[in-house]
Amino acid sequence: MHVRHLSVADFRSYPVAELPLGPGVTTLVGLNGQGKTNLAEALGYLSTLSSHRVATDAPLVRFGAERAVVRGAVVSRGRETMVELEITPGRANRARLNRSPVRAREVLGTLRTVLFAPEDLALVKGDPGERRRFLDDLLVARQPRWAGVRQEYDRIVKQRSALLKSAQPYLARRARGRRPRVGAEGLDPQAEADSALHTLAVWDGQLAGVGAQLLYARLRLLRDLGPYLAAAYAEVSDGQSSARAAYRSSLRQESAEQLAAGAVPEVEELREELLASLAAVRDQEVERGVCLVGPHRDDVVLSLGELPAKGYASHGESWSFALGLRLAAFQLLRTDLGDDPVLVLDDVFAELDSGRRERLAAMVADAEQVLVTAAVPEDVPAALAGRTHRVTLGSLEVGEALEAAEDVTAQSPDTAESADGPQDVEAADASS
Ligand SMILES: Nc1ncnc2c1ncn2[C@@H]1O[C@H](COP(=O)(O)OP(=O)(O)OP(=O)(O)O)[C@@H](O)[C@H]1O
Repeated sequence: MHVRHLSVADFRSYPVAELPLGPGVTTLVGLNGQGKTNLAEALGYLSTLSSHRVATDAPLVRFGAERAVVRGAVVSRGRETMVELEITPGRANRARLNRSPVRAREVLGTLRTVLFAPEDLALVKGDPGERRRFLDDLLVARQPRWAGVRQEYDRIVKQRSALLKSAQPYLARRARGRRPRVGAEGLDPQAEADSALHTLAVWDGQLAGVGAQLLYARLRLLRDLGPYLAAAYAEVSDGQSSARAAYRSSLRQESAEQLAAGAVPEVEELREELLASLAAVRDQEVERGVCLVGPHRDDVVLSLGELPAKGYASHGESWSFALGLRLAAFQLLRTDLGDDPVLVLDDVFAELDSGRRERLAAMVADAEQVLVTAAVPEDVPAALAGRTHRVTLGSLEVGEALEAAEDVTAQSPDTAESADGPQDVEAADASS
């Protein structure tokens, strides 16, 4: 698939910007802080409904504006779909597909991207949450229905944690064999503790049910990803070491070898294990008032040769490992869907030595569409020569090689149509 045109309005530093795109490589060049990543981020947002840089929507909206609009014309298997998102901080996104309003989640799957950016170093060096998010985002890119399962699981964990916290004074004293204190509101402490335990059992069932599905999906995904990861890392690093990923859950640790052998347990088995683990940690959970077991506590253990990557790998190795994970995701989606996701390489070449740059360029040169951002054009390997657009202070100077793409834009009424979105191209100044 590829994006034929990207428009943004009041997104980050851009009052408006129109970016004609097409199959092949497009490079955005410009000095630091000019707005290159902002455009890469907009593309990623259209695909995942989230930013690779921030957890909330507020920074995405241009300072002083109320909402941002991002719109993309996506071509997949010869069919074009117009995807449009209106981002208003604190409110649910409004979405349109081919101009018809839809729920934002229905947009997922229309545009698939694999975005590699400096923030990805956290995949190797950061907290487990970074690696969980990597897996879950990839699950959703593979099959959008996992967005719903993930959301449901988060809701269950949140409610169960709130219950543990609120019932903690009653339950913890009872667990220690003492009589619960009379509540400040004069509530009967025994009745409160009984009721909390009853409700907790209901949440246990829900957590185990939905958690087992998520766990099963993650284990299968990691099993499928393993060979691509090993191959991608070997290629990027010129065979210096073998990269592997194993799943560490609060229930069990699946080694890369077990995963490769296809030993993913069935959902029902995982559900029963989760229920048993919840029962085993009940006293600890009650004591601490937090939810201690489930996929939200899990991690992916990355290793290079015999050593764990985290804490041992060099900066360059960590960087290459993160790149290997993204390239593996690209290959997995390509094979699964029979349609290339759009590959976004945001500011990545400056970090790689010349050998790794050239090998990366060779690996991605046949992708249907690649968007590259770079502060220094010379950092981009010659094998990725394509169209170049210059980005200056929140505005976009469309490169000369784009005449063909501009012709397509002129034929399409979609990109000119806008209620409150973008209208014009190049010369929008951030200060206007
Ligand atoms: N919500 C916002 N409103 C206005 N300006 C913003 C907003 N968010 C970010 N910016 C501005 O956007 C600019 C950063 O843009 P971006 O991250 O795309 O830069 P870049 O060209 O990729 O730079 P680098 O080469 O350093 O990575 C900064 O000047 C920042 O102040």
